[in-house]
Amino acid sequence: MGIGKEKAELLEELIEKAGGCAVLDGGFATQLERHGATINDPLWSALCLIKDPHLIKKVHLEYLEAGADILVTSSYQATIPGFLTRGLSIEEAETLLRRSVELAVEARDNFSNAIKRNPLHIYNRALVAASIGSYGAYLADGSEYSGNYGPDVNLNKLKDFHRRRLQVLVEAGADLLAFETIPNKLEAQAISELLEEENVQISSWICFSSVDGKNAPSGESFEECLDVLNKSNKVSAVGINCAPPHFVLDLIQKFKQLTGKAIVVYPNSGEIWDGVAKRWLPSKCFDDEKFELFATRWRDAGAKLIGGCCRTTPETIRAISKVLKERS
Ligand SMILES: C[S+](C)CC[C@H](N)C(=O)O
Ligand SMILES: N[C@@H](CCS)C(=O)O
Ligand SMILES: [Zn+2]
Repeated sequence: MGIGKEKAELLEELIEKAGGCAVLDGGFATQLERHGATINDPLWSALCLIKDPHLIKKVHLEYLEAGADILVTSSYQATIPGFLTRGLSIEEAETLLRRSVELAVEARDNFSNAIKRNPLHIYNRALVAASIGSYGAYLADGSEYSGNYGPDVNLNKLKDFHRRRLQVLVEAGADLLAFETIPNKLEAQAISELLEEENVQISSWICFSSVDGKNAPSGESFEECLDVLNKSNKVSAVGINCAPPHFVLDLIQKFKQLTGKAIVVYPNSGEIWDGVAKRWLPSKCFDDEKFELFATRWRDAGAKLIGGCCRTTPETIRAISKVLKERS
């Protein structure tokens, strides 16, 4: 795809500028809900692209102010088929996907003039990572935490599912692609083949969820899952998102043995998603102080990108940013 070659270097440059470990944002949908958005819907956080794009930009700005070096866009559960079921046309669906990138780019660009910058924090010019949720996220049945896509889903079906959205998000000007909550090896393979087929020139990270702290949700080992990604020079970073924080340290150590790629971790708060009731169930939960403590351990263990996922907030990111970036 026709993208400037230099964009491929942006992620590496940011990590270096951030002193070896850059800060991601936190739970995007979570912060929308804290502002009163109702997202109990098959489109989940992507509903706001239709209903309240201003709120999306506000949340991005809040994460920038908290110290995020990377914004993850509102496109996790935004898909063309998903929008079509709401009566939108293909053109309208693609416009919304592009808008998800534009809103983050606008927030990033406006932030340079913002008055709320904290003088104690070091701010880098943030990158915009276009979120690409797994097929399970689109299914909206919680299968991003099981990897159980049923017998009808094969490699080509997953590639076809991801292809057009990926093209639109790249063309919209994202700095990188963030594949999130991938639950099985088949989808990891589909993504890495697609990045090759589409000759994507921007960096990508591919993150898996985990429900046992050892394997991908499908039960396949991370060794198998990473094996397929290690062969791709289109994949810059691999890691874990939306799994409980207490799994992360062991998984960083495991990933270090399985890959030479940069490691990215952004766990949720420890609560567990009930895909049927569509709500978070209380579980072993971690507060922002705990994230502050964990973040240094994750960095020392070798993570190059650290943030939060669902049920974490700008306060969580402020705590992580403070400990990883505050001037001494
Ligand atoms: C990361 S999960 C909490 C997103 C929502 C899920 N795909 C669903 O629609 O139920
Ligand atoms: N980035 C996503 C969550 C992934 S689990 C969102 O909050 O919309
Ligand atoms: Zn999440």
